[in-house]
Amino acid sequence: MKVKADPKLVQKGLMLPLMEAFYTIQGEGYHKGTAAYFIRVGGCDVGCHWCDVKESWDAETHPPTAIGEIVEEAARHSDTIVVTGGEPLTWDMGPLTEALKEKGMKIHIETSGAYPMTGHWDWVCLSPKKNKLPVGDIYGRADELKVIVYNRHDLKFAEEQAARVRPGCLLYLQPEWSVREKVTPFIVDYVMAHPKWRVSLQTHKYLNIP
Ligand SMILES: C[S@@+](CC[C@H](N)C(=O)[O-])C[C@H]1O[C@@H](n2cnc3c(N)ncnc32)[C@H](O)[C@@H]1O
Ligand SMILES: Nc1nc2[nH]cc(C(=O)O)c2c(=O)[nH]1
Ligand code: SF4
Ligand SMILES: [Mg+2]
Repeated sequence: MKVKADPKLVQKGLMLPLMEAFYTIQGEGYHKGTAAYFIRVGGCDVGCHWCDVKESWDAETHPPTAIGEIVEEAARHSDTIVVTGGEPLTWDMGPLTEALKEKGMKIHIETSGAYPMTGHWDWVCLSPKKNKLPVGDIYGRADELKVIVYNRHDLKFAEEQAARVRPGCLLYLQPEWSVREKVTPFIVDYVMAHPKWRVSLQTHKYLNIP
């Protein structure tokens, strides 16, 4: 049954501005290479100049969608779900993640941490951004820290962010796609010199998949 769009339902996280949802291979970080269903929620005001999904930013351009509909479709594809965006923590992730949990799914999030953490997560990928730093206790809840490297200064930022996560949180440096040829060599050198870090590549882009 289609549920009528209502701003109050969006506020409560019962409907979400859904940009797209697709079954693919997780391209990045610890789970790269494994199949997962991605739910991309619209809305982000962090403003990374190199963001590869700027079309996600304006929530108004993405239809408010009932979480029941989102979950029903997800369940047809995979038992591993990646919630991304836009910035998913713009919205209350409680209802969506509860509904996914009821179906017994493993739920991962890709987030900048710029807004307080809501929802129940089996895996938290924190990708902090200088222009809107993570808030609250998300550093203590991240399973992986994934810092995007656009220039050398980002390595310093990466170390500052690594000092804030819990021991055991995996540490990744990921080349910003448009400058990958320039930055990958110095990321490689950096990881060899500082082996607590790992390299993460956007492998889906090399595989030509979503
Ligand atoms: C599009 S964001 C959406 C989730 C959330 N807003 C965030 O930034 O974590 C998903 C992931 O892609 C990364 N990303 C975005 N644009 C990128 C680019 N041009 N090159 C490399 N990684 C990028 C983000 O840092 C984040 O880890
Ligand atoms: N295949 C694939 N893996 C991804 N990992 C994180 C992504 C994201 O945009 O959040 C992403 C994405 O857009 N596609
Ligand atoms: S926080 Fe994420 S979605 Fe928002 S602009 Fe940055 S990379 Fe893009
Ligand atoms: Mg992506």
